[in-house]
Amino acid sequence: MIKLANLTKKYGTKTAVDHLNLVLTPGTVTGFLGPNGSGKSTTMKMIISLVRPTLGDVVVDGKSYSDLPEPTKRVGTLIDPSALDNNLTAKQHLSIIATAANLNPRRVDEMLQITGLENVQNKKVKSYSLGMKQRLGVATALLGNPGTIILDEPFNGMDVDGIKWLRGLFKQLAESGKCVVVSSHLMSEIQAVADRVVIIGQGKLLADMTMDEMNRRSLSSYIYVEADDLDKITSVLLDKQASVQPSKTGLEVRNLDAKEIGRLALDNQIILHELTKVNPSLEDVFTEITDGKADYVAKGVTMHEALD
Ligand SMILES: Nc1ncnc2c1ncn2[C@@H]1O[C@H](COP(=O)(O)OP(=O)(O)OP(=O)(O)O)[C@@H](O)[C@H]1O
Repeated sequence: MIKLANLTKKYGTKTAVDHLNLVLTPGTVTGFLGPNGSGKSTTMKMIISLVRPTLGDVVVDGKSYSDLPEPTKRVGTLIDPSALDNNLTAKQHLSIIATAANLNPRRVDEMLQITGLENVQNKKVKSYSLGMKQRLGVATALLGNPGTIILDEPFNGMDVDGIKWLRGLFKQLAESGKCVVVSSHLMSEIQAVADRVVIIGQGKLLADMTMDEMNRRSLSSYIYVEADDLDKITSVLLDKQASVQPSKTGLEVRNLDAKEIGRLALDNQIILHELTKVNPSLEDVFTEITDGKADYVAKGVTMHEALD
């Protein structure tokens, strides 16, 4: 089990991770989601003491990672596949780690088999595609048979078969009682595999819910209303026991259908500008939660303007 308490990292004036409190539990695949630059990698690096927190603590199985006697047997990580030594083969890479961590050498062959790298085990990493490097990263993470596996964007560069295989592997690992944490900036990569979704934006925790709760949110359709007098229509709708929430430049209305809302607007001489039924997808829910929380947003400049 991993506990993050008030975990904070500042780079100069930039706060990459901002007072994060989380408990990552065994037997669960946790999807760690957030837009680019939201602090996912920095958080993962702080868990394994690659980055020192400015404030707060990380506790791994009751200890700081750097105080664990055999860390590779506790936490396996895939953080940056480009950090692999290009001049080593997959077999050499895994064997070096197995020897250094005093692991049974049999694990090397088992991991090559599990990750589908058996046939290329004697080829140098420099000849590998990104997907093959990711597979070697996964093999490395699993080498010590750790209780916790942390993978930063493991789906990057994976083809469809690779993605399917990874999802199956994560499920199996969680079913065998392991704590699996997988980061991604795409909801679509996580939705088929995560039991729990943690969403961060600009280093702050924005949401922490089960995948079932996230799915329920996406199934909850509503009517989006824009009108000339939002205050007036809000009070009319509330009188009819509707649930009303401000959204963008209008309102999200639940418990009343579009026909009833239209009729109420007419009766109260309110002009409607929009009346739309919305069935949000999981991606929509993710976008709504992270709206305005991305560090890197295209400013609406067209490619044509940029090239002028
Ligand atoms: N070594 C560093 N020095 C200065 N700033 C950094 C450093 N590492 C990360 N940052 C900044 O901290 C913020 C969080 O970065 P981080 O890589 O943790 O985000 P991320 O969610 O993993 O992003 P991505 O999905 O793009 O990989 C970003 O604004 C990034 O520019």
